[in-house]
Amino acid sequence: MTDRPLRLGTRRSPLAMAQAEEARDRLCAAHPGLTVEIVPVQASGDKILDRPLAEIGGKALWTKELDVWLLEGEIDFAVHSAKDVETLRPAGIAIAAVLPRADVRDVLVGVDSLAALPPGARIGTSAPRRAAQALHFRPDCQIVSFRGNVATRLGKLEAGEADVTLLAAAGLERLGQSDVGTPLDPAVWLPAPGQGCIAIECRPGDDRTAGLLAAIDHRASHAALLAERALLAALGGNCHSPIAALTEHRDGELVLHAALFSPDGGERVAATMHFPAGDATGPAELARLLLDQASPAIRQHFEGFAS
Ligand SMILES: NCc1[nH]cc(CCC(=O)O)c1CC(=O)O
Repeated sequence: MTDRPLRLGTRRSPLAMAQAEEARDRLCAAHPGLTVEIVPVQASGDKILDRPLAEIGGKALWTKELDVWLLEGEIDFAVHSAKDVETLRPAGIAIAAVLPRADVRDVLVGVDSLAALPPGARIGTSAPRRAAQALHFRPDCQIVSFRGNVATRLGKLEAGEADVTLLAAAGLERLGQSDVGTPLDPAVWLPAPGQGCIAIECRPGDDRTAGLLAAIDHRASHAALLAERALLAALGGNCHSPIAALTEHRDGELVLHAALFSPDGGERVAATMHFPAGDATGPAELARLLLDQASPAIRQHFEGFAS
């Protein structure tokens, strides 16, 4: 191994930096003597905060600067929240490792349960999945757009811009704020595909980096993430598509739960499928099962419904 430090690219937000540090620490523990340099970038998704992400270009805005740096060799690998990484990646970039998945749940901040909200309450979120899922349970409530990083959103809640907000337990935990909010049971409220996973991407031809990253790959988390991403790919969903999904590990198999919603939450279809890890046909069959049951109000948000 040469002594050249590895360059790790990351967004600059406090959560992204915490995730980058976790990746660096794991990598350095696995390879004593290795030096990893953290290279932060201000992502477009962090600059434009007055409009919903889905309107301004979607998840690509979280990765596009780092994608260019990675493709040009400016960095050796990039660390991302897996749920922010688009399903289709540029040629020349691939997920090389996934860190052990953190708490997958969403937490409710501001009230202990959706049922406890007063009629007409304001729910602060800009995620189509969280909005649709909340309206499914509480059609009387209103959605208030709530962009920005975790601290910004908690600040908006504090300032009274909404009565309640929804955040990922994983993000709060990584920011040292796991005491905030009430976790929602995934049996009732599913998280986003990939939530809680940290995905590490490199250039597939870069054997040195890929080899070093292989040592910190968490196989079960990686298999779950691939299953959830295969489901998204088969659905042809985008960031406007209210979709929730979660993989469980049971008896050596993967159990993939998924739900699709109409944007107003009025309609919901859900299904579960069991299959062996690494089997891409399981998620594709689940996608078909969901779309077969879906009404036009749901189906128009997915492109994967070919027949
Ligand atoms: N959408 C932003 C984002 N991307 C990843 C996380 C949390 C960490 C994770 O899900 O792994 C968050 C914050 C949130 O949804 O509360």
